[in-house]
Amino acid sequence: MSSQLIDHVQQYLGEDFPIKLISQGAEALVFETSKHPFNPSLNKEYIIKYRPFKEYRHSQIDKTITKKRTVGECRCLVKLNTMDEINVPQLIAADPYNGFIWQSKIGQTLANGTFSNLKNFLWMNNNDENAYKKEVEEVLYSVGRQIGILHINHYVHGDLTSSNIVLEQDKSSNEWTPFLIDFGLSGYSTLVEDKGVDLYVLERAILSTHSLYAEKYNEWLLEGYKQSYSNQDELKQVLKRFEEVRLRGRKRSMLG
Ligand SMILES: Nc1ncnc2c1ncn2[C@@H]1O[C@H](COP(=O)(O)OP(=O)(O)OP(=O)(O)O)[C@@H](O)[C@H]1O
Repeated sequence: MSSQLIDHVQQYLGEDFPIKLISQGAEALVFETSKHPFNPSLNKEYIIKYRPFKEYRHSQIDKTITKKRTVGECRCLVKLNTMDEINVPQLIAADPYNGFIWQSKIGQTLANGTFSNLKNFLWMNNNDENAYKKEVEEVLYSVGRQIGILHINHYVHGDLTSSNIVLEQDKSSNEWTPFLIDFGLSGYSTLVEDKGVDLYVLERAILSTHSLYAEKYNEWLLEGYKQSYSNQDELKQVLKRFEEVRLRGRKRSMLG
């Protein structure tokens, strides 16, 4: 199935369009390419995200969902790119009717050879010697800040896992900057519930993949999140709801 989908993408783009599959997730196939869709003088590193037809969905419903998620992702990328201090990929082009979206490529290869998302970064430091070092604390703090700034602007991510946070290291200062990716389920929301759920999803993701140091990691994340808020009333409401979402989650897992 996957090779059929790759052939489909290759046909769509043209036989000599250079692409390399880098991920096949639940939703989409993601390719990297060094070719800009229209302007060869802008050739850099891009990713092409393709949401294929889902056999298990009614075809009309599938088209509607694919278009909605692709347009939604484009809208978020454009909007968030205009906001100070929010780091997201740049939208390059899109064909929502066919499920295609081009973005700038974010990230690099870590010292252990893996892709620089937060999950791999934490895995790389998953030992007593490294887990508590300043670099890890600073990364988690700045990730928390980044989520806080997103929420202050009333945007919620909708799928905030540690794979959807990508790190880039500045060559001279060695500082890591977090970028958020994968905005297919994101959108504008003023609801504390949506913000609390974002925080809960990330907390669970850290707990399930880095259980040994999760308590400290989540503490640093939350510290950065809190520091980003100047409106203390709003922060209190979000944190209260976060606690309620946690309790609901615990109850659910106790009942099975
Ligand atoms: N702009 C980007 N720059 C670099 N890598 C990216 C970018 N967008 C996506 N990727 C890579 O492709 C993977 C899958 O992308 P994305 O999460 O957007 O699709 P998805 O199908 O929703 O994935 P999943 O179902 O696994 O959540 C990411 O985890 C990341 O490794």
